[in-house]
Amino acid sequence: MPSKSPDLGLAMDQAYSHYSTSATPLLLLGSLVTLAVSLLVLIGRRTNGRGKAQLPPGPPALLFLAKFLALRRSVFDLGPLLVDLHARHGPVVSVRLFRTFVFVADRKVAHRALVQGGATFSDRLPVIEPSRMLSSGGRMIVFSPYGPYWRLLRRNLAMEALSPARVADFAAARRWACDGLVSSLLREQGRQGKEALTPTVRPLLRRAMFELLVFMCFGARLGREALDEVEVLQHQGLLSITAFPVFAFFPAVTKRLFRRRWAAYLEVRRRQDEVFVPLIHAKRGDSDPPCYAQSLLAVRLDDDEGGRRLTDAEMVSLCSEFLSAGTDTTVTLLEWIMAELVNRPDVQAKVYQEVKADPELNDLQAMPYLKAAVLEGLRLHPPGHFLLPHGLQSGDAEIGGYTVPKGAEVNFLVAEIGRDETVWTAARKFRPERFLEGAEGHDVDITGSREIKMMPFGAGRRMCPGYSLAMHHAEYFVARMLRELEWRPPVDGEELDMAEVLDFTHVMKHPLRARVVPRT
Ligand code: HEM
Repeated sequence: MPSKSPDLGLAMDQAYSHYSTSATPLLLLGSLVTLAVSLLVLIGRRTNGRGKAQLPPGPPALLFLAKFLALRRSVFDLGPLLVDLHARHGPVVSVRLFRTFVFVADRKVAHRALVQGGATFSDRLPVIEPSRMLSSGGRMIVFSPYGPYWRLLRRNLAMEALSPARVADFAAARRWACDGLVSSLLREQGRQGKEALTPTVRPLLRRAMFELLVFMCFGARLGREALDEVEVLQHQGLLSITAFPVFAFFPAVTKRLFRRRWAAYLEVRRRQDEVFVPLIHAKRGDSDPPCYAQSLLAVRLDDDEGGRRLTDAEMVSLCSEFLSAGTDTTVTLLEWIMAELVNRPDVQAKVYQEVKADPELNDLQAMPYLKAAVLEGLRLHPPGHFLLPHGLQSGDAEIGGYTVPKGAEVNFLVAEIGRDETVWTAARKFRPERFLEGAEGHDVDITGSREIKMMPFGAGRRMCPGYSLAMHHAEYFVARMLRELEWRPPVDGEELDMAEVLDFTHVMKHPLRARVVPRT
């Protein structure tokens, strides 16, 4: 693992240990929330009593809240609880807390809502702390309401940083990133002795992907220490999203109750500004491909914002979004794929045969097994088990025959949809063959425009704009790791444990370790 920046690491550790050992603030907070929720539930019951439109079914709020508080995690970590609710109540369920939360577990309902429903479910709700502060008041694409700012910045990202032409411009950078990855895998293994395990693969994957994205973002290669620090900063920012959202409730009070935790978040932002602003404004060589920061410097906002340029704070947030969105997701996917390939040496051998036939990796499109392995990784192990919450801002709407009230938050069970036994044979098994010609998954529409069979990147207007870059990175990295190395389990004949756990994404609970053997 890259070492943490000492001061910041200490600050965060202190903040978290304070959080977990000091029961008083939590009890206080719990009481406040319970009181507020009880009132809201009472008010809500009366509204229903007057015969208003029918909400999706769901459990009593207090029961749900008790379980939620017991877990002390974010809504992202409610997978098992929700699977249980869907089994009881059907494909669309709702929970009424301080707002209505709706969860959809059915692919057809998801398609109607996200794709056929146009912009109805394309909004986000106002962003809460600390994401609000870390995103300069919600000025990242991901948090922006459906409107002109979101449209402009999303188009800029797609055209200026993620277009096929731009992705082609960065071929040399992908090569050096993978050269570095392969040598670090071999170096680490060498350090442990020939027959020993390699150290965990994830930090090495993350470093390679992160360095590549930093280069795509700022057009600069940072030194090791700077990369270490920025990587830690980014990860801490991300974890704040999935941590228990204490600052969502009475922020003026909770910022005081959890002041060390709040101070640690402020420190993350302060260091991001300090490090990113010079990188954004740095002079760049003519020979380097245009980077994302350069495109942000050229953006002019719409007339309703006075046609102004982006502020430094906005650009820092957008660069931070670019690095976070593209790193952890793709690294998580790669770790799962490589682990599955360790468990399935037959599939590994088939992908290797394709790669061997085109060692320069000129045409990844002509490698059906490689593409199938990546798609199967995305189906079975989507890095996010949910989408980012969609908000309903403009008015009530219909979903699966129920009414969703204005102000509700709607989400979709991505992992469950990809593992639906009515669509996929032996859905919980890693079988890339299902994506080959003539099989059930051949020609699957990963964007979900025609129909949804899996939705690792979402669907509709808020769908991940980075999906083609992510797929290309995944294919290229897998191809390179197999071209140079054979991947074997730590102990011959033993299967790896594929249990999941939530980090920011759903990662391997027991991080991948494997013996990598150079191909002769
Ligand atoms: C395997 C890799 C990736 C996965 C699984 C993934 C998945 C997702 C998902 C599920 C969403 C939410 C969609 C929704 O709310 O409906 C999303 C949003 C987003 N992703 Fe990705 N993503 C990946 C890689 C990337 C990359 C490489 C970038 C850019 C460098 C990126 C940029 C974004 C942005 C900016 C959004 C917000 C879109 C919006 O709100 O309009 N992602 N991604």
